[in-house]
Amino acid sequence: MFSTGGYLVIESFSNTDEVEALRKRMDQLLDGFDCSSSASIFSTKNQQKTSDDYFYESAEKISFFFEEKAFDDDGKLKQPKQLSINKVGHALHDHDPVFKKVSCSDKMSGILHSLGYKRPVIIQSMYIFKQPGIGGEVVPHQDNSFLYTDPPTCTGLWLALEDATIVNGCLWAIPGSHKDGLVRRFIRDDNGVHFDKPSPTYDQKDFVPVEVKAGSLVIIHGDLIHQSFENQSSKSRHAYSLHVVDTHGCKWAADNWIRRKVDPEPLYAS
Ligand SMILES: O=C(O)CCC(=O)C(=O)O
Ligand SMILES: [Fe+2]
Repeated sequence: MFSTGGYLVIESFSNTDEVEALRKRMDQLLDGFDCSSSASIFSTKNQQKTSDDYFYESAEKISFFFEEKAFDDDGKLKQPKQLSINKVGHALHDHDPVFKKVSCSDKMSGILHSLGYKRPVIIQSMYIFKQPGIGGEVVPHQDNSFLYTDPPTCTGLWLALEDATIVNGCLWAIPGSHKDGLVRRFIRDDNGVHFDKPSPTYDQKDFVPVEVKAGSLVIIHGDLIHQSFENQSSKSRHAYSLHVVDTHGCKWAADNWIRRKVDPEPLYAS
């Protein structure tokens, strides 16, 4: 259950056609992406690299972030761009019609309504590739650290676009960890971005794998400790991840990394 575990899997949330439509659309976006003009490596391990304008500006764009291990010693891509991108973000839901349709569907709103959202906005979207062989790890974290409101209201909606298994780097979570509250925040200031506290150390034994079929939606409480490992397999693990916050009864933190010039439209207001 969501309230006890801090996450919930909804199987067959998207049918095969919807999953294929998102994957195909991403193929097209990748085709149109000129590698040489923009490059930024994103990894949650080395936050230094994230503190550049490309990252900040991605809040209101469709931007491409490479896998750390995508480059050789000379800084050239080791494989085609299709197999080198870590993720695309953070406003696919705003700027691409295919992603927008799925993100702003009645189905999504229904879930947010049932979670008690009064005036929800999608604050970011990410297409995560978890590429075969080089798909980077995502270290243990809580989504409320990155997308803070007072009080915290972030929920992750993680849609599997391929089967996610232990072998290809599925999500792992500590069931019930959302009950222990938010441990730290990711702050943006004049010097860039940083965490306000070091990460606690987690016991890997406490994590359980969240293996799901393509089309499954994983609802992730904003305080849930979750992570994923490097994908050392030969199969990718594509997912489309949305993060939602409320804009009623809480206040968006001005020192979050996302500073939008234009306020996002709510999915509904009740
Ligand atoms: O897809 C992953 O491996 C991690 C995604 C994640 O942490 C999120 O969507 O909140
Ligand atoms: Fe997350």
